[in-house]
Amino acid sequence: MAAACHDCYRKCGKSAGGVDPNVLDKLEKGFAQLQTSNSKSLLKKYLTRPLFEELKNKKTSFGSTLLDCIQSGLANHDSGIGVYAPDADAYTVFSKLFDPIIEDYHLGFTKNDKHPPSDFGDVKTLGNVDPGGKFVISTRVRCGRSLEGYPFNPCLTEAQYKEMEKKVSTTLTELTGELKGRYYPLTGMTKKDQQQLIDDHFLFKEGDRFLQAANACRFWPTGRGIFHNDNKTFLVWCNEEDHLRIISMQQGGDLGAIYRRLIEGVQSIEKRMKFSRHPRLGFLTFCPTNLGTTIRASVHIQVPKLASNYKKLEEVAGRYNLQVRGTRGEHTEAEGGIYDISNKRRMGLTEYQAVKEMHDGILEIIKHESAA
Ligand SMILES: Nc1ncnc2c1ncn2[C@@H]1O[C@H](COP(=O)(O)OP(=O)(O)OP(=O)(O)O)[C@@H](O)[C@H]1O
Ligand SMILES: NC(=[NH2+])NCCC[C@H](N)C(=O)O
Repeated sequence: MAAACHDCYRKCGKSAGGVDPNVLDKLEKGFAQLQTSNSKSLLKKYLTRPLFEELKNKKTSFGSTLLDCIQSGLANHDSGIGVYAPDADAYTVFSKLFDPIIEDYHLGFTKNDKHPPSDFGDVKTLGNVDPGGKFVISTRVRCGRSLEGYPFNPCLTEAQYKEMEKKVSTTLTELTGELKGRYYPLTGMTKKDQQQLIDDHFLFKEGDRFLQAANACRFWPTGRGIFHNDNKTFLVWCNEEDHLRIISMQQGGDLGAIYRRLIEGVQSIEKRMKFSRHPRLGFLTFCPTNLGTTIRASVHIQVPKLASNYKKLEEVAGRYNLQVRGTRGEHTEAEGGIYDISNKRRMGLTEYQAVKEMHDGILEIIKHESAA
């Protein structure tokens, strides 16, 4: 029997009952195209024909279908992953697709594993990854959070976006000390200011085709915005990919200081708002790559000798469970030889271990560069 639709989904047009024939048609066509493509996505790797048949008629309690989960990967064959969870229930209803993708991306977190409790660890043990200031340009640690009681982007109504932005901005303006700052809604921000914030690596980009195809940019720019302190070392994104992205960053390699600020920020916000946490998956996020700790700790780094052979740089980074991105983040190229290197996995380890993984790996990469 088809699950009944959640109230708000009727408002956003999702029907109760079986999967719509139009949706099934799109699924069939998109699946056939993906099969014959040379896509390297985890979606293509794990969505076999028998699994497709098993999942194509399922719906979550929010009315979301398999198409809602995979449409980004169907539209973008160059996706690395290709799936998003339109709502928290999708991780359960479509678990036969999400579980192997999670296991692959998070380097062995199996469907029988349980994400450990949150533990930020002993921050005193983390220092500067590049005390000589020769390699690391800047360091950033971010995490994602979802507000309890709200689904993810594709299922949010315009009214919910506005309500969430109000809650988030009001809460953030209560922060004090180093975290004290202001919320800047995207609505009304000049294009020049927006572009400057993007160019300076503080703000999310606009028009991400992976998110757009996932139906995650509806009502844009309503409900989206950025909070930051005066120094722009503590920032919170509202309603881009996740409800909240909490970020600590600064020039240089002082990971310890940056991580301490992140913890202080997260804990101050957690005192004031309730976030969705799953008993097995940890903190819940829209993309399965961001579950668990949700932590991505990165450096912007110049390692010209290693990077003269990009394949080699990726291979060395991979040895330490690190991922290499371009200067403007995911799906971008390196500019001026600056790479973004971060911990890849976020599940099956604590927050401290995720950050430590980046810390230790970067020390090794610097060793390789110095010896090259
Ligand atoms: N160490 C860093 N120093 C300065 N800027 C950084 C650093 N790491 C990431 N950034 C910037 O953060 C912005 C967002 O990057 P990106 O979208 O790749 O990652 P993210 O915010 O962690 O989220 P996601 O992994 O979901 O894409 C980009 O402008 C990127 O250049
Ligand atoms: N921001 C993210 N969630 N990144 C991970 C995946 C991004 C995109 N959907 C892909 O598959 O390539």
